[in-house]
Amino acid sequence: MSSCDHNCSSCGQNCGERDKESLLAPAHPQSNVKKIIAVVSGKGGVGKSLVTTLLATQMNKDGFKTAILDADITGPSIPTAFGVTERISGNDMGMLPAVSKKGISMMSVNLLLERATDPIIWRGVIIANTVKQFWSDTAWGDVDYMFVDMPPGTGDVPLTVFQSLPISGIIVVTSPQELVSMIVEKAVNMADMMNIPILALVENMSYFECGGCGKRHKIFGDSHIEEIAKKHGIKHIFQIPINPEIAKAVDSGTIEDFENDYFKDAKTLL
Ligand SMILES: Nc1ncnc2c1ncn2[C@@H]1O[C@H](COP(=O)(O)OP(=O)(O)OP(=O)(O)O)[C@@H](O)[C@H]1O
Repeated sequence: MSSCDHNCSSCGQNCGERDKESLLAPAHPQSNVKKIIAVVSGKGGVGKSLVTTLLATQMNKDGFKTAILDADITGPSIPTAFGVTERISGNDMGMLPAVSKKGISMMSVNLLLERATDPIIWRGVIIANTVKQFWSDTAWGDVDYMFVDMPPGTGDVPLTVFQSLPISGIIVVTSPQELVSMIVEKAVNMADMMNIPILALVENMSYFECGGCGKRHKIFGDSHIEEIAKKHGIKHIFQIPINPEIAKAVDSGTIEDFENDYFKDAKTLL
């Protein structure tokens, strides 16, 4: 182990040097992932998966090797958004991620199921172990940015995932309605407790822009994103409108082709 730098988070060797206290799962020996960014929300259905796909698509377009680990085991929607239906292949060395049309690597429980409609009725500990396996047993190769679509909420499963993966930053997704509640603050506080920096706050379904007159309508009320960001010292905010074209692109598996500039500045802050 002459070249050991004692950084167990990025090393796949299960040697005696491994930090016994660490809950981090080892990386696969054929993985070299530079940055892992977790996409979280205080509750389900606010557009966490959508934000994950749009961020990954933007970074891939900007020339970075990009991957998505779909840790939302009970509601996996990443492969559908990219139109990826191939089953994951594997051998004694582990699993190989599926790859989207434009080159984004991905791992999702839906790519292992016989039928994508099969429900996942698993207890939390099994779900958390599955995510660990997606990290440790997948030969991810060289990746600049891996986005993790986290399980929704702030319970046991997201906590275990946070402790198992060497996550370097968090993006919190919310909706205008949610911002008035304490739910988003729970996600922010959880990140603080984990000592992982919050890179940005994303307000999804921020407004609807009328195609006819161009006027912006705040369907879910006024935004409070700036106040919340200020309160928690979060420097970057993004806003995504309600756009029926988004839903159409997700449903038809063509999110990579969806033209938008919502995250055009992401590369400067991730
Ligand atoms: N800004 C938007 N405009 C139009 N449709 C949207 C928008 N954001 C999300 N949707 C649609 O809303 C649905 C829910 O979004 P998504 O799956 O990203 O939420 P989620 O927070 O990941 O949910 P869960 O936590 O349950 O997995 C999807 O069908 C998605 O296409």
